[in-house]
This record gives sequence, C-alpha cells and structure tokens, in this order.
Amino acid sequence: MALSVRRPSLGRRAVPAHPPKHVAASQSAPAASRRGTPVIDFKAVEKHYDVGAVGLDQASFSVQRGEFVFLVGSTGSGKSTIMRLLIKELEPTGGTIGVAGRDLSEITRRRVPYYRRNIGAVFQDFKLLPNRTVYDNVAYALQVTGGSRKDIRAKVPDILRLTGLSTKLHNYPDQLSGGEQQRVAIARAFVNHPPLLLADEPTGNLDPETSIGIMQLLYRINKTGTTVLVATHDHGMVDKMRRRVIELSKGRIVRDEATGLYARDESTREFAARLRNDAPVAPETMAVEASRGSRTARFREAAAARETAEAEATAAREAAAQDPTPSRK
Ligand SMILES: Nc1ncnc2c1ncn2[C@@H]1O[C@H](COP(=O)(O)OP(=O)(O)OP(=O)(O)O)[C@@H](O)[C@H]1O
Repeated sequence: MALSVRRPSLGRRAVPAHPPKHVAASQSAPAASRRGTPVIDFKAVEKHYDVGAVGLDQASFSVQRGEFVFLVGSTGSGKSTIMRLLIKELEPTGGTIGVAGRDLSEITRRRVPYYRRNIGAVFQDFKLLPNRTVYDNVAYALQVTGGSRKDIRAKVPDILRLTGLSTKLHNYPDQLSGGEQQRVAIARAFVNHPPLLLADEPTGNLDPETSIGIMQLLYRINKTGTTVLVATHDHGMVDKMRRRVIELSKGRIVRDEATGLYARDESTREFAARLRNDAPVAPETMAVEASRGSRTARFREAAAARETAEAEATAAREAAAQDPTPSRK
C-alpha cells in the first residue's frame, strides 16, 4: 500500500507564494463539536522527515462522516504526507491523529493491516497486478482480507457494475485504457465498502474527459455514505465539484472552505486593492473574507437586497397613496 511522492505535473495553477501562516481551519467547514466523532481528526500534526524536510507543520483539521474533501496545494505542500499518515505508512513527529475516534498512535504495527481494511486507497499510478484480470485484481483485495469465495462471487460483480467495468472483467490491465485502469483501482479500493476512501491524485495521468468519469465515480461512492478525501492538482475538477477544499502550503493548512475553488477566491477588498495597486490587505482578513463566499455571490446578495428594499419602498409608497387617512403630524 505504498504511496509514492508525486512528481509535479504540467498545467498546475500556483497557490499564493506567501499564504497566511495561520488560518483558523474550519472557518467555514463543519464544526466537529456539533456533528459527533469525526472520521478524521488531525490535531497540531507535525511530520519532519529525517533529512530535515517538513512534511506537515501544526496541521489541524477534521472531517465528518460522509464528507467529500479535496486537499490542494502546490507540489511538496504536504498532501501525500497526510494520506501516508492516515494509512499509517508514516508516523507523525508531533500532534495526534484520530480516525473514527481512535488515536492512531495506539495501533500497534501488528494491527496495522486490520486497521487498513477500513480504508480504501487509490493512487495516481493505479498499482494493479499486471498478470491478473480485472476480476482477479478486484477479487484479490477480498482474498487478502479473508473474504470467502461466496463473498467474492457476490461482491466483485456488484462493484464492477458500479464502476462500469462489467464488460472488461476478463481483460488484463495492459488491455485497458488509463481511465479503465483507474476504475479497477477504485473498484478494488471500494469492494470492501470501507467507511473512508483516500485518493491521491486519482486523475493525475488522465485526460480531462476521463477525469470527469473518475470524479463522478468517487462522487457516487461518497453518496453511499463513504467519506472521501482526494489530494489533487486538478483545478478544473475542484472548481466543478464545489466541495470542501483544504489548502496546504509548506505543510501548513492555509485555507479550509466548505465549498471552495482550487485557488482561493479573490475577496472584494483584494480586488479593489489590486485595481488601485494599493497596499496589500492583511492576509488574515483576506482568508476570513474568502471563507465567507465568492465575490460574485456577495454581489448577487447585495443586488437582491437592493431589489427587495426598492420593492418594499415602492409598495409602501403605493399603500400610502391609496390610504385616505390623513397622516398625523
Ligand atoms: N520520504 C520522504 N523523505 C524526505 N522528505 C520527504 C519524503 N516524503 C515527502 N517529503 C518532503 O515533504 C514535503 C511534503 O511532501 P508531500 O509528498 O507530502 O507533498 P505533496 O503535496 O503530496 O506534493 P505533490 O503534489 O508533489 O505530490 C516535501 O518537501 C517533500 O520533499
């Protein structure tokens, strides 16, 4: 279940060069206290690699059951580190990580394979077994977790139908397109119906059309109640889906929006400052404004409020004109 460090891919949109150091995570994300035990709970998590590289720096965020969350950020910002910590391929150097209420530091090495059964993982490079058919690749995931033959016969065709692979079950991976191979990888990750699905650059090697199909599939899986965490550079996808977005920069969480874009939306003040070539707005203010919704949405709200006020004033004028009662001085 190795997660490899991603190589930068072309066409990525840069995140701000100097994002705010601290942004209160979950400013617009669901409040954990209101919604029970989070599926993922990072508290001040640090990951410093032996060579001195910072993987994560005081990262705190939580994800509730059934959420669909994008992790975004430039290359080396810490997305894969989060994924690898979640599957216990890495240990944090500080802070605590909870999964479904369980402190991961309490899971012994021997118990890690059992823990991982609750997590489906999908990677950019598919990691399929080349000498096994589609059916066997998926069945294998059940075999290694002790699934019976009956279990396999019942579950594999089901998941192949869900992932649109029913006609490809006898194909080998090299007889499939990239998108189909990724579907097999998702089928394999989801055949046990894990409550948590992690996808690290699931559309990284795929063309835009195929990427949409893969995202739709992840969305469908999310609709079954599975919590989905996707690390991606695919800004088109993030912008289309309008789901929760957590942005990392140099291991820090710099943005957490309930329905975000890939790149932080520009606030009205930032826009004005840019137009006037003013002094920059304080980053904390920008982040708070950004978390309140897009500029377009605010313009629409303001216009709607103006229209309502005008309609009310007109109605009041008309009512006054029809009212024969003289007004008291
Ligand atoms: N095994 C490792 N040993 C040393 N440093 C590492 C290791 N893995 C990651 N790092 C460093 O930790 C930081 C975060 O890396 P990580 O792979 O989490 O970033 P990322 O956001 O997933 O990047 P990408 O988008 O390129 O996949 C980077 O500076 C990276 O060089």
